[in-house]
Amino acid sequence: MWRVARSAASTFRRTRRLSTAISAPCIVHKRGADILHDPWFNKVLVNLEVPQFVWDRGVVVVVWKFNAILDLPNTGHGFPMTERDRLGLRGLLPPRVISFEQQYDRFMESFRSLEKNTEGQPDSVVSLAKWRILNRLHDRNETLYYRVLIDNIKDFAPIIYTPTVGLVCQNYSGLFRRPRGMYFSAKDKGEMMSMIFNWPSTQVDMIVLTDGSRILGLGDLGVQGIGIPIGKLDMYVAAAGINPQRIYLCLCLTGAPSYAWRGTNNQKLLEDPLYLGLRQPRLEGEEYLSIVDEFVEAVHARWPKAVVQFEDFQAKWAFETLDRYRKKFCMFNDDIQGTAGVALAGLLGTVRAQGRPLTDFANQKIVVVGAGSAGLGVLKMALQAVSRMTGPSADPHFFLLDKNGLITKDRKDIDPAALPFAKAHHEIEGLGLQEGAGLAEVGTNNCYLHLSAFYAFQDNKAGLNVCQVKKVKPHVLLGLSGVGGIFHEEVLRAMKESDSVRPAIFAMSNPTNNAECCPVDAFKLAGEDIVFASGSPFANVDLGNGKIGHVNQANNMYLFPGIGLGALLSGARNISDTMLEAAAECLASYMSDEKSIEESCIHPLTSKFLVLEKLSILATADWFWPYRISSIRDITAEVGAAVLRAAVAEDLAEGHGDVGVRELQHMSKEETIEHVRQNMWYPVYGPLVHE
Ligand SMILES: NC(=O)C1=CN([C@@H]2O[C@H](COP(=O)(O)OP(=O)(O)OC[C@H]3O[C@@H](n4cnc5c(N)ncnc54)[C@H](O)[C@@H]3O)[C@@H](O)[C@H]2O)C=CC1
Ligand SMILES: CC(=O)C(=O)O
Ligand SMILES: [Mg+2]
Repeated sequence: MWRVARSAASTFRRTRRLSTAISAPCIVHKRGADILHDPWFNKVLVNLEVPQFVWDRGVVVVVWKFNAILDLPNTGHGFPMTERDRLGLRGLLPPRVISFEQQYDRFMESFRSLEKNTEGQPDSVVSLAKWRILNRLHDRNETLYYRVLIDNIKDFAPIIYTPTVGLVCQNYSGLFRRPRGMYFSAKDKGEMMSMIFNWPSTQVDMIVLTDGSRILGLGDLGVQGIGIPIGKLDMYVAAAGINPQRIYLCLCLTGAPSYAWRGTNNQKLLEDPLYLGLRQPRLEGEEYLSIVDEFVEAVHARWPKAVVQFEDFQAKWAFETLDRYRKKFCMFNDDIQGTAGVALAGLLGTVRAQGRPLTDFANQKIVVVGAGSAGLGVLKMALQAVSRMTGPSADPHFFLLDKNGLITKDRKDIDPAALPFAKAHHEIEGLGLQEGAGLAEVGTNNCYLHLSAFYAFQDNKAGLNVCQVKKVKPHVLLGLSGVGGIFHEEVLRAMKESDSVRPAIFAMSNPTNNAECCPVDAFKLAGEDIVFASGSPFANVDLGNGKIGHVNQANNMYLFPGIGLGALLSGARNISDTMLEAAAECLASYMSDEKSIEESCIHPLTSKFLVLEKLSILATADWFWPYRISSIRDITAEVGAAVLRAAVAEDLAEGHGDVGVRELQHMSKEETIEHVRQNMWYPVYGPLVHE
């Protein structure tokens, strides 16, 4: 409908009340009641309902009651009378017209009432209730849904994205009301090329694909993993302004959740009578790949210019599929590549926060706990950064652990992706370390429906061998293990002995219960001067004496929307390392206008990464990482422009829509950022015209 692009998030907010005055018409091919039932075109605010809860042995039972308690009118109808005549709607709605702004305010009022009514309920119950009310709006009126999401992204991101989305996935079969996305299973082999045409949109720009095999840190959730692409695509709309009519999400499911992988908890899922997936083992080997091949080819046959984001695949398939498709199609793996850029930006920010020159990054001792898709992706990009600073003979001080402890060259059957980070004997003997140091007798790390698992590992004796932290004295301890509480008391206390006066602790695993530690403990046990970041949002910590322990969010949501949007608008044939580096570098040097950082910058930009010298001004405890979710559209515009320009420079761009590659080549940096902004979709009601 309202395909109007605006210049910046701040402008979006300022002009909210004026927006209907400048909206463009939208062609519809429906009339009458069909329009009311289509969330893309509907302008009715549906019944606002208040949930009542029962928390029954770990399962939330939500009973919905009509809104009489809220004392709000039941519905609001945004169709003006002329439009009702034009579209055969007259008489199908009560006579009063309620404006978009009034509907917006009503929804927000009902949301705030929900918050008030649920005070004192368990967090998970309240979060699910919030998700439910948003989801109901999403099901019925996408324009209003995306508008409230964009305008309230700080409050709503934790609901539609991590951590609540994890809880939603765990309970998805029970929460399922209406289909969203497409599902491909082993049963669809040979049919995908025709199935893809069942999708209603003729144009698709962005696709998020998962096989459900590693959902956040929750393990294999099978078909219930669909909640993740839904959340990621909502972030694409909110952060990158991808038009929701041109997104497509799917779950290429190749069998039931595997219960051989990560413990046995998912036996529960398989025995759940509501489970909506296939009850047959996951496919393996060539059989698995042939299904994904067929899907990827079908998608590109119908939408050759769509960008495909692979999400939450278990590590072996994450790496394999990335290698297999990245040169052939415009695709990337968010967990490997998106996470890396965000972590690198945080690591570089930490160097500044430690009051050291940026080139000191090469000397940082970084312990990474978790050698899966995310951990290895981070180290690969960190190695590239060190090599750019010190040359090809770079010898970074990285220590990598997986569930079997420290990875060394003595490791049998070492994962080839981990080999470049495996320590040689001579590198660690002086520290008294050896292969498998820190080997932990870890139990399952799958917290399926187990909401109190946060400190499970405190009781689990080891997890991470504290000796390593004591011996290495790292500057940075970074967790991407998926294991909640693995940075337990002793580990955090040992970080006090770090060689840095301001050590960094990044507990990046999601969702909240799977974070390696929580910020309260980190500040309490490792010291008030630490730099802290987590993958899921946590509140800042009141340290007393007027001091605040600042919690940064290190989540790939700051990067993937810009990677996807930049790749799309450039019309890139594929997504190269250079484009990804440009994204990471842009994020690392992103400055917030609010802080007037740009004006304070005095250093010449002598090398690509030295642009980050600007960050020296940020070297304070609470401002080393200048990202705020409320500026996510601004960040995405800059990241998107950096990716686009890198694609053009590398001759990978083919242009998008009516903007050809020549035009892209002639855009300055500022013009490119403006071009990206202008292409961000923004939700307002526009006139519907029947064709
Ligand atoms: N903050 C962010 O933006 C992102 C966070 N993540 C989170 O990172 C976590 C891991 O994701 P992936 O790497 O894709 O998973 P993965 O399953 O590929 O890797 C997990 C790694 O952790 C290791 N591990 C398990 N238990 C351990 C223990 N007790 N001690 C040391 N290592 C242990 C495993 O051996 C494996 O190497 C998940 O919780 C995910 O939500 C992933 C991507 C982005
Ligand atoms: C953030 C994300 O992509 C993950 O936790 O898997
Ligand atoms: Mg992910």
